[in-house]
Amino acid sequence: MKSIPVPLQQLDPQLPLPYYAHADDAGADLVTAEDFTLAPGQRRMVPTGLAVAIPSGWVGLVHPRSGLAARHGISIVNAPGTVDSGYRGELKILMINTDPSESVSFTRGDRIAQLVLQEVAQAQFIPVDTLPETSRGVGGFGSSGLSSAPDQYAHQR
Ligand SMILES: O=c1ccn([C@H]2C[C@H](O)[C@@H](COP(=O)(O)OP(=O)(O)OP(=O)(O)O)O2)c(=O)[nH]1
Ligand SMILES: [Mg+2]
Repeated sequence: MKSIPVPLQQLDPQLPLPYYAHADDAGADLVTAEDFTLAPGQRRMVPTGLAVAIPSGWVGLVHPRSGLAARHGISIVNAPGTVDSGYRGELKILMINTDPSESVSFTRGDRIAQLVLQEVAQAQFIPVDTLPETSRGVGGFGSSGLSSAPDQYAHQR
């Protein structure tokens, strides 16, 4: 896998560095710098004790952890959060408890989200009168239906 250096400032040196649980994982786990409890429906801006310098041409995406989502309904309000390469502030995570009845508690050091690095390009927006034609056209928002997919090779027979 491609690997790039990311300068990182430990604002809270007792906390572990972001951590890839397995060799080929896309996301490095981020931990909470504080204890907190989320009541049903509650959201909270959670500090990570970290500041990073994402390289120019890359973005940091803050994704939820699926285990917390499956077990407790815990997610991230703005998932995936966008960490711009120019951002030098503390990485914060907008956690939310979507469970209708159970509160969920976290202890400082618990892994609450994961940071995925991706290469990005900026668009040069070019106003035009008409856009290039496609088979999809303006169809969207469920236009292709729900039932099993049509035979995608039918047109080749
Ligand atoms: O989950 C997140 C999302 C963003 N940020 C930081 C890094 C990012 O570069 C900055 C701004 O984020 P974004 O552009 O999503 O927020 P905005 O509401 O557009 O604020 P701004 O006007 O500062 O861009 O906040 C985080 O720490 N965590
Ligand atoms: Mg912004």
